[in-house]
Amino acid sequence: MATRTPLMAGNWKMNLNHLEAIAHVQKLAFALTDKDYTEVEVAVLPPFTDLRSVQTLVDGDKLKIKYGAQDISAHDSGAYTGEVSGPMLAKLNCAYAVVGHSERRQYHGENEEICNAKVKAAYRHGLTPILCVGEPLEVRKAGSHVAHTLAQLDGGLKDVPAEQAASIVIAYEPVWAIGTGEVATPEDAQEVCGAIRARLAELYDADLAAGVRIQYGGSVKSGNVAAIMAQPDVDGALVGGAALDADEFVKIVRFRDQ
Ligand SMILES: O=C[C@H](O)COP(=O)(O)O
Repeated sequence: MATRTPLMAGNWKMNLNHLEAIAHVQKLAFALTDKDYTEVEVAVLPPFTDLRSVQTLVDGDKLKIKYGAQDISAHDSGAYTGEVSGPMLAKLNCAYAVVGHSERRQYHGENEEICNAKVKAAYRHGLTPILCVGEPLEVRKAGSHVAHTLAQLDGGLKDVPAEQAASIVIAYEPVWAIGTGEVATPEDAQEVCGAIRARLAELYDADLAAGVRIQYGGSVKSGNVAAIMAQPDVDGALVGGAALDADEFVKIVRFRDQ
């Protein structure tokens, strides 16, 4: 069975300016030890305007914290006002690019085709996509949450070759649990994360599926992270609100101590 290093990623969303970002990453670096980094991969996903400051800090102090962007343009350059490209993110040594977060899907009309193009853009420039999938409340109530989520997975991975897909991170984020305080039960998370892994085995093969990290996201906190991480197909968390509090995020990283 493949060993999957858990990935705890803090998605700051539209919070923390570049000065606050520096203070926050310094706090994380001070609190996290080599042991934490060996057992868990830690990443922050700040707003674009913070990335240069985070890069300078991480490079200067040789921190093991990884960082990435919350979005990526499907295009590499050109007349796309407001967009930030893969080459720009790669130049900042970003490790990750979030693709298809439900807030992008909901507020910016990102559909499967766009998410698929963004996944490919990330791979073109050596970034690892964190592809977000998950159902809204009405879909959950109708009992179609697994089918809905797998359709998003299929769409995001369309024509992505196995050698690239092997490194992808999938974040299962039920929309009804994001920022609401309503966390999915560990069994809810496992049901869909297990189905995602099974679909990856169908789309590619069992070995590839066994190596892909699948995160859960949606109101993760230090008090609920251990139970969620105890599920066999959950390999980390994509943390929103609780990632803005450095002490709380460190506790989440140390989920084994909770
Ligand atoms: O990307 C993170 C998710 O949207 C979860 O956000 P949340 O932890 O504030 O519910």
